[in-house]
Amino acid sequence: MSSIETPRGPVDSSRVPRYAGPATFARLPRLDEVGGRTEVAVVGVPFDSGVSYRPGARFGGNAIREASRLLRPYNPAQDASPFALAQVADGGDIAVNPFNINEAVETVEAAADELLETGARLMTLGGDHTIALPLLRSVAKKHGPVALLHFDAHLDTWDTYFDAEYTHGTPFRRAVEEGILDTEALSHVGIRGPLYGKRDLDDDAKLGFGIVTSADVMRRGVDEVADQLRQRIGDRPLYISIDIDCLDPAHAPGTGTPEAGGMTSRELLEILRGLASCNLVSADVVEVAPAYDHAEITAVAASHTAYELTTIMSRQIAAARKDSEAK
Ligand SMILES: N=C(N)NCCCC(=O)O
Ligand SMILES: [Zn+2]
Ligand SMILES: [Zn+2]
Repeated sequence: MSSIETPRGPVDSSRVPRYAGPATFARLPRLDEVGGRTEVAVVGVPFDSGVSYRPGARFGGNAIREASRLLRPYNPAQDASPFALAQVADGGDIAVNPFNINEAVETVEAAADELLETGARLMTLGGDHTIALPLLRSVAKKHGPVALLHFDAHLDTWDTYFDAEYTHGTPFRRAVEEGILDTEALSHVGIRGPLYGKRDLDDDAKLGFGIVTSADVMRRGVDEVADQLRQRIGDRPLYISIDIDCLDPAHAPGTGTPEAGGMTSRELLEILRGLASCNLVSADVVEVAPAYDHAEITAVAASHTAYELTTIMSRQIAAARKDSEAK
């Protein structure tokens, strides 16, 4: 997008009630309303055939969109108006086959390829954690192996379930095996809860991951954790994958594999804000299962999480544009 074009922003909630009309993320225009080109594409991934426990994350994207109606255009925590700094648009949902996981994984990868090729960064909403693998494949095709910051109660580096390789508990082992992650810069944040055995941790460490547990976040505080993560990431292209179950079930009851003792939504948002200088190329917010939600607690947390992530992307897009204009 050239710098003279002004991004088309959200519907003005002082003129059209925010509860009126179909929900796009943050009431932003649809991709087709901005000529099919955008700098940040927000896309839903209605897929949950990879889950090991409660299903329902296929409905996560639309629940997040509904909860995002109350987002406002200025983000004081990052002193930025994300939708004025860059074009952000809602690209709708990727139509994935619920009956064939292998095909679904291919479809997500192809759809992500198409969007990334236009130069957009991707912010995906919903789905189970299986989808992180095809999204990472696509991002790695463009940027090479990327740094990964993974917020989750779970490691998701297990090998197989029922002999299946593509599940929501296995995407990051597959990604390391495929060489699409920069193994110098892999971190999990929010880890807690029972494992199958100590070996899970040994295997995870061998793959290259560092772990910040939810108790570490509580003891060390968000600023120190964000500093440490920033140092590990450096200026590498970064993918952030957020499993909403990184939050405590009190902050995110609407999810498929809840674990007690998690982070607060305030902690998650603050850590993300501490990463605003990182080169965030794409991100996902997964595992939002609205059937178990109450009062949109989970969907609201997820919508604010996606808002912080899109703010980071928009700020960087605007800064890069300014740099290139100065040259
Ligand atoms: N990715 C999520 N949410 N959960 C993985 C849990 C895998 C298990 O059932 O052990
Ligand atoms: Zn999880
Ligand atoms: Zn997960």
